[in-house]
Amino acid sequence: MADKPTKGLADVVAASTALSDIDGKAGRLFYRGYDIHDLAGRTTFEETAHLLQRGSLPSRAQLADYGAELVRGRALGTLVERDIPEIAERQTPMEALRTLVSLAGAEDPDKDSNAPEANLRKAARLTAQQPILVARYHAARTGATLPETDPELSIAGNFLLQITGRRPERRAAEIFDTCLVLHADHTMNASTFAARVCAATLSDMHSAVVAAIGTLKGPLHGGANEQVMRTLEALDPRGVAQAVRDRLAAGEKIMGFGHRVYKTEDPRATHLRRMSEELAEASGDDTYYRMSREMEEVVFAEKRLYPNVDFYAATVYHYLGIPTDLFTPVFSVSRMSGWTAHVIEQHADNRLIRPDSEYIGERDRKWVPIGER
Ligand SMILES: CC(=O)SCCNC(=O)CCNC(=O)[C@H](O)C(C)(C)COP(=O)(O)OP(=O)(O)OC[C@H]1O[C@@H](n2cnc3c(N)ncnc32)[C@H](O)[C@@H]1OP(=O)(O)O
Ligand SMILES: O=C([O-])CC(=O)C(=O)O
Repeated sequence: MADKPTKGLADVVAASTALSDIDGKAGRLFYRGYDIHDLAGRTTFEETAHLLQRGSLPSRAQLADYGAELVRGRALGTLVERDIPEIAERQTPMEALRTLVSLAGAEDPDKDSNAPEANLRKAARLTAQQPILVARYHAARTGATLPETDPELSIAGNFLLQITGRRPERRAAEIFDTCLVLHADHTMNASTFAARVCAATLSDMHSAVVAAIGTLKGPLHGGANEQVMRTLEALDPRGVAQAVRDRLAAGEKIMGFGHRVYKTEDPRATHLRRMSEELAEASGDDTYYRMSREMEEVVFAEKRLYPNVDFYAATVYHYLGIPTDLFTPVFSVSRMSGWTAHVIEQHADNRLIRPDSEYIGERDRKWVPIGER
């Protein structure tokens, strides 16, 4: 008989990885050995994606080559181009991304190969295409003319340009770039685990990241950032503390709080809180930031829970002018770099992921013919 399962696989070590590491007690996060506090604000998202997918922080020459590959990789295939308008009409943003990335897989030039060089190329293309897919989806549903990408701007800057229709201020692009760095990878989170389970059957990278997108979408994972903003919008700024206490007393979860691994402050939340404050001040209306601080105090006082990465990401994206229903797609823009790196790592040293289960159903039942049931 199988052992008792650990509900939710808490504390179960399900894979070996050289990509990221968390110290949940100390509230520390590392990408390939670099402390997130050293990377945030100093390393671009493109450098971070190179670090995760190709193993090192790039030299200037390596970054120029990788950057050129990302620019070439933005081009979408004809199937995707053709179907964006209809998908934008019928599907919510995360559903649309799940569909569009799946379609992109059907016309990827390396679609039939899991070879290491093919996976590296696919990882760059998927990372380059994800922000374009979000922007194209948004333009299709709003009827806006999509601004051309600007060769002077980074992935972060071009994303803000294409979503808001305005060339971003330098500081706004820097802040958004830092957000992308902070969300890039996070050990065996649910969506990454889903990607690795899929990849471990020796399925292809696009299938694995489609599984990951579907998993990120849920409100207990990446979907929480959108729910945080919806909560802030629904609350009366003068009644935040009481409303949060009432929700907790009613047994509701407050989105953006709590974490499976961190038992102290999520180190990414430290940066996001600071950036939210900066943008709130610059916007001239810090209501949502002040409400967030109040929520944080009440949730801590009542439950001893800390904000996770999704909590202050919500107000940062809001102040940057990103529509609320694109917050989780933004998470996927960043996490694509990590998912693809995990697929590369899984394929490089693979074994089928197939855990056991504890049977809790009935036994020794007697079969009866259909007419006698
Ligand atoms: C990028 C990310 O995925 S970060 C996480 C994003 N998700 C959210 O913000 C959703 C809200 N948070 C949660 O649902 C959880 O804290 C999770 C899913 C993140 C972690 O879940 P788990 O490790 O399984 O913890 P679990 O849900 O069992 O919570 C443990 C206890 O804390 C309580 N709790 C946990 N999070 C919250 C919360 N946000 N609000 C209120 N209570 C909470 C639970 O009700 C539970 O209480 P109980 O023991 O009295 O039943
Ligand atoms: O690690 C987790 O469980 C969730 C998380 O914070 C992430 O994916 O960034």
